[in-house]
Amino acid sequence: MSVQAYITRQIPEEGMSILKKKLNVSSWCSENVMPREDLLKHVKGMNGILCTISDNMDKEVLDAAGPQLKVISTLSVGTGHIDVSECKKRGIEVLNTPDVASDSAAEFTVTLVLLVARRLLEGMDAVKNGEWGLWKPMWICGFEMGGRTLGIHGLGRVGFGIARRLKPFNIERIIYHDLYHKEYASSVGATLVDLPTLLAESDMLCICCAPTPQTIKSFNKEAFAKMKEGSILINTSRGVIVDHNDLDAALKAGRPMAAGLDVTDPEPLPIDHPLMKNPKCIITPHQGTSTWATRINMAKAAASNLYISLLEEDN
Ligand SMILES: O=C(O)[C@H](O)CO
Repeated sequence: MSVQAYITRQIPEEGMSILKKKLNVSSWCSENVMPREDLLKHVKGMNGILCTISDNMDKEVLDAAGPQLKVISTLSVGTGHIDVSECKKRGIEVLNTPDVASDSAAEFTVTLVLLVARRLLEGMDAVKNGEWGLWKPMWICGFEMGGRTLGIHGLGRVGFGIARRLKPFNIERIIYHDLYHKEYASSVGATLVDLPTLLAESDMLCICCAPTPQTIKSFNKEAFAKMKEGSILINTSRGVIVDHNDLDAALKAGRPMAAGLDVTDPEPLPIDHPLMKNPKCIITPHQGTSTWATRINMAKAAASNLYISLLEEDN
């Protein structure tokens, strides 16, 4: 039997070549998201689909594909774009790429922490806008990591990677809040705390937990009011965890002092959203895992997941 797979995006060749070995593969030949009507048309009759986080793999797509669909492999850690419970009901396997992106995501989060703490964007803007005069002792002063408390919301692979990387910056204390992962805490000397303590005691608070009913919009007006004075908030997980209107108001009120977001809700954040103009907020376009090495490894992992799963099915 010829096993059919559809790839919804142009991905690195290292991934494609795995798929081309034994599968009958077709793909959307662009890096841009597929128009919905094309997605619905092209998945018809496929045994496997390789998708990305910007393809909404809902019931309509599963129906359009048909009952022979056995696997959805996503080139991502997150699976929020896939109707996983519907897939389960239909016996469709959902596979992601959890291990290969953690280092680049952690490294990027550390970059944002330093960038926000040292007010880099304000400095760069001042240079470009001609506001750079002769040196002034108290101009654009930020804060150093030494002696500070790092708070991690979600000490999984990415949270652990952040803690491990920032620890040598003479961090005084690492605290974390996580209902599931406890396995990494001892190797970075992190102390488990409840959410109110995490909010009240973190100087740099990094959100790297998964979006769940408990965490979605949990960073809201009430949470911001509990944050430590002078603290910064970084979100590289998923935008839905933070209420962006509340964050804009909280930044204007001074608590947190500044924020760095690599993820927003929605993505992209509308250009006229007040956070876009808030000088206390740095927003990057979901580029936490965007390195060549990680992208190639993600493509290889997603392709192998699809390939192995479909060939097992076929034998
Ligand atoms: O889920 C993921 O893998 C990231 O958000 C995109 O790389």
